[in-house]
Amino acid sequence: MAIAYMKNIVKRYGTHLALDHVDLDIADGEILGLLGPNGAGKTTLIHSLAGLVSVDSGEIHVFDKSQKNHMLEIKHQIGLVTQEITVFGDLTARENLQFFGGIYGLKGNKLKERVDETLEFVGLAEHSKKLPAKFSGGMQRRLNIACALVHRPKFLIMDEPTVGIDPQSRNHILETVGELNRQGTTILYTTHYMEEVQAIASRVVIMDQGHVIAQGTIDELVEKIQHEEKIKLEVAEPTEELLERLRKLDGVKQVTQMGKKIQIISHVGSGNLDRVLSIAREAGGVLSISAEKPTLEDVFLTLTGKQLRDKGEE
Ligand SMILES: Nc1ncnc2c1ncn2[C@@H]1O[C@H](COP(=O)(O)OP(=O)(O)OP(=O)(O)O)[C@@H](O)[C@H]1O
Repeated sequence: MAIAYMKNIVKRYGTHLALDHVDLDIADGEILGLLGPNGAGKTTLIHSLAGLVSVDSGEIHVFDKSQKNHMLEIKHQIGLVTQEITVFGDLTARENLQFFGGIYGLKGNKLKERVDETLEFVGLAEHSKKLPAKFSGGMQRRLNIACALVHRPKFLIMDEPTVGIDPQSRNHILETVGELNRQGTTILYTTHYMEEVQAIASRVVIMDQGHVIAQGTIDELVEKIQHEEKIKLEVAEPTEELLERLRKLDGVKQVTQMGKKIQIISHVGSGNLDRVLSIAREAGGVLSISAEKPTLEDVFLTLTGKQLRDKGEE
């Protein structure tokens, strides 16, 4: 059953089409990973779903209700972790949670209970009296997540919650997301980090230029590009003659070289591994050879023509 869906959503900023007839289903109980290069439209999609951005046309349903007619009711059961950290620097961690809990109508003992539980859950109980300005980046992120959780939403939307934090805090956040999901929370998780999607998402949606261009489990997505085989070869002397012989093999689509490493992409079933090996042996000095299955990174690159992470980006 879908906990939320978008149908034929169009969103323009002036003449720029940020969401171009997007259809999306989010199943109850899943962790859906949302991937896309910069500017693909992920944040616009997330903000539309959370009711922060009004769309030009199309339908959005959340918890079986039309967003148009039940906006407030829906917002009460959604948690949104924004890309920017949105906590008050001059309130303590506890006061921040009290404030956000209050917005959702929690008060008295119930509010106190939820604040205590949530601080414990994100590992900030010992720091509840401190100001976020004194926190590390990772702790600020955890507080940001706590603010979105204090009202116990059924559906949590997270917009790149691990950008710019240390690996330990990142692991903590991923564990928190997993635990929330085991407790029954549906999660829409946007990230630039392929390995995070691989670690936690039950399904993946890839966006580019305002379109959903592929969706499915990681295995299903990888299957889409199984028409390619990748062979990695390392030789002592990668001569132009060797590269030319590899390029001329039947079924070879691409040969690339970086230093001693050569990558050969062939059509699936071309059986080129043996041929590559014998050509490389004739040339002498084979250091290593391996055939690899495509990864989610390869799927992304094949479908969007872009690397997920720009060079130099963290
Ligand atoms: N308020 C706005 N006004 C004008 N253009 C906007 C606005 N918000 C987003 N855009 C444009 O819409 C497109 C989609 O932006 P969006 O932020 O949704 O992409 P994104 O996939 O979240 O990118 P990133 O990974 O960089 O956050 C981009 O070209 C962006 O410049």
